[in-house]
Amino acid sequence: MSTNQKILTLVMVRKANAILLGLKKRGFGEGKWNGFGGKVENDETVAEGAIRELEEESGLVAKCLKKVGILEFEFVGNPIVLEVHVFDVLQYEGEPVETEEMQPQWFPEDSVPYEKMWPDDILWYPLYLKGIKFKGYFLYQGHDTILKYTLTQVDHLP
Ligand SMILES: Nc1[nH]c(=O)nc2c1ncn2[C@H]1C[C@H](O)[C@@H](COP(=O)(O)OP(=O)(O)OP(=O)(O)O)O1
Repeated sequence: MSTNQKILTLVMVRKANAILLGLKKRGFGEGKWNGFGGKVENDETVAEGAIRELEEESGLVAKCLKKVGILEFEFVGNPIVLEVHVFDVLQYEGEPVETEEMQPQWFPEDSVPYEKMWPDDILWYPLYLKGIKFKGYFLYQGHDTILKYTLTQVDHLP
C-alpha cells in the first residue's frame, strides 16, 4: 500500500426492499446519508474494520459480510487516494440506534435520497442493489463535482 493510500470501509445493510443509511453527523461527509464505515486500523483486517465501524456507528453486530465493491476516490489537489471497500451485511444482530456519528434510517430501495448523498452513489448503487460486484474510480473537485470516473462490473474482488 502506498503511503498516499487510505483504506476505508463502507458497510451496507438491507432488509426486504429497504436499505439502512445513516445521516453522518460529523467528520468526512457530514450532512450526507451514507452506509456505515471508516478507516481501517493497523491492527485489524479490512473485514474486522467493517464490523467494528458498523457496530460503532449503528449498534448492529454483523455476523456475515460479503465484499461487493472497491471504490477509489481522488480529490484534485490532494495526494491521498481513498480506497473504499464496500461490504454487504448478509446477517446481523441488533436494532439500529442513533450514535454520536450517525442517525440511522431505513429507506425503501426505490426512494434512496441520492440528492443528499455523495454524487458517486447514484452511479454505483444500482449495481449494488442488483447484486452485481463492481470496481470504480472517481476524481472529485471539491465534494460535489465528479470530473471523471470509471465503473466496471467484476466477477471477483481481492
Ligand atoms: N465518495 C464517497 N461515496 C460514498 O458512498 N462513501 C464514501 C465516499 N467517500 C468516503 N466514503 C465513506 C467511507 C467511510 O465509510 C466514510 C468516511 O469515514 P471516516 O471514518 O474516514 O470519516 P471520519 O472523518 O468521520 O473519520 P474519523 O476522523 O475517524 O471520525 O465515508
